[in-house]
Amino acid sequence: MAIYFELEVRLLGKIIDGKLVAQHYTAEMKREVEALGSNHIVPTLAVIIVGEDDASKIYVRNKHRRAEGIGIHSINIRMPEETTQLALLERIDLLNSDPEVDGILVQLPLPEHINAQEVLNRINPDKDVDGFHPVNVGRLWSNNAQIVPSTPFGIMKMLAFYGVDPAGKQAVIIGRSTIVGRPMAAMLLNANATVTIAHSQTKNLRMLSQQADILVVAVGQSRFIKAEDIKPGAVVIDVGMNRDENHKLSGDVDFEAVIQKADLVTPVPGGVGPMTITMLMQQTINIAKRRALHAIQNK
Ligand SMILES: NC(=O)C1=CN([C@@H]2O[C@H](COP(=O)(O)OP(=O)(O)OC[C@H]3O[C@@H](n4cnc5c(N)ncnc54)[C@H](OP(=O)(O)O)[C@@H]3O)[C@@H](O)[C@H]2O)C=CC1
Ligand SMILES: Nc1nc(=O)c2c([nH]1)NC[C@@H]1CN(c3ccc(C(=O)N[C@@H](CCC(=O)O)C(=O)O)cc3)C=[N+]21
Repeated sequence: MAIYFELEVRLLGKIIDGKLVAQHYTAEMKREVEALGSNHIVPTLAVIIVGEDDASKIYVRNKHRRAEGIGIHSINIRMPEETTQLALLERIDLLNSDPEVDGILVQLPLPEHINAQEVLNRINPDKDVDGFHPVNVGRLWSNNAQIVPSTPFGIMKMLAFYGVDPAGKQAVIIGRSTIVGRPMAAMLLNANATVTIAHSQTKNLRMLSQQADILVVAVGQSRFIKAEDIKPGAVVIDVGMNRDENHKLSGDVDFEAVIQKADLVTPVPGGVGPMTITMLMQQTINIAKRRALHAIQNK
């Protein structure tokens, strides 16, 4: 009986604690911000929110709080739902030419009447803290990254923290969005994994997911991945953020069942989300560091 119990305990996977990894980076970032302060530079992040998306509001509030806690100056710019494309582009131009602003982020999704790609293209690539500008996308895919999307970047940091080296592993990513799936594929490829990207037209998805050593799920459907969909001992990363009728948050993975079979699983909340915000802050600081360097060089 005792032996059976021990076996059970050993087989149970571990939780990847996104908050813990975030804390580790936050302590380091506070030191970096202090060092910049002695050069009279306060890292500054500007966030533009168009309209009244509920999910965006929570996210923007979290970001603001985390930024201020680290010593990053956070500016929220709210624009009404009916803002025109031109007005939004002009607001971005102002931020592009403001020497005090390091990072610019336009909260997605944008209202229907706005062409999101044109808006993202307008952001100065050096200030594009989300890494969505084509220049930064191209840099990432040519393994010459400078600023990258925070969500997959945070996932790479969590993997490293828990000693998971993607090299030679089979990585399967479900979802091909610009903000998660695609950049995740590039980063895992850059880290020498063998990468498969699946989406809504993928056939035999279960057969693919069952082969994954690293499975990243970014679909947006509660309990999309169940225990039978994964390989024993897999590392499962749950990016999903789904809210039920009672506003309760859940991921895309059936966490309780999957952790019995996997080696490592991220929870929702407390997994990918906190690291997304952390990496956004890290990249704001990195841009400010380049500003400090330029200031010294131009003296
Ligand atoms: N925690 C965090 O930091 C973040 C969480 N999120 C969350 O992650 C989730 C995904 O976000 P995002 O990438 O922006 O979402 P999108 O809606 O842009 O993309 C979803 C992807 O899932 C694919 N998909 C949908 N249904 C299926 C299916 N039945 N089988 C296989 N693939 C399917 C879609 O395929 P197709 O392309 O063919 O339509 C698409 O590529 C959401 O829940 C979002 O809220 C997002 C960003 C950050
Ligand atoms: N330009 C742009 N860049 C983004 O990076 C971006 C975006 N737009 N639009 C929306 C998505 C979503 N996203 C989240 C980040 C953190 C949490 C987060 O902090 N989650 C916490 C808890 C949240 C809660 O309790 O509600 C957690 O998972 O533990 C959630 C969602 C970034 N996105």
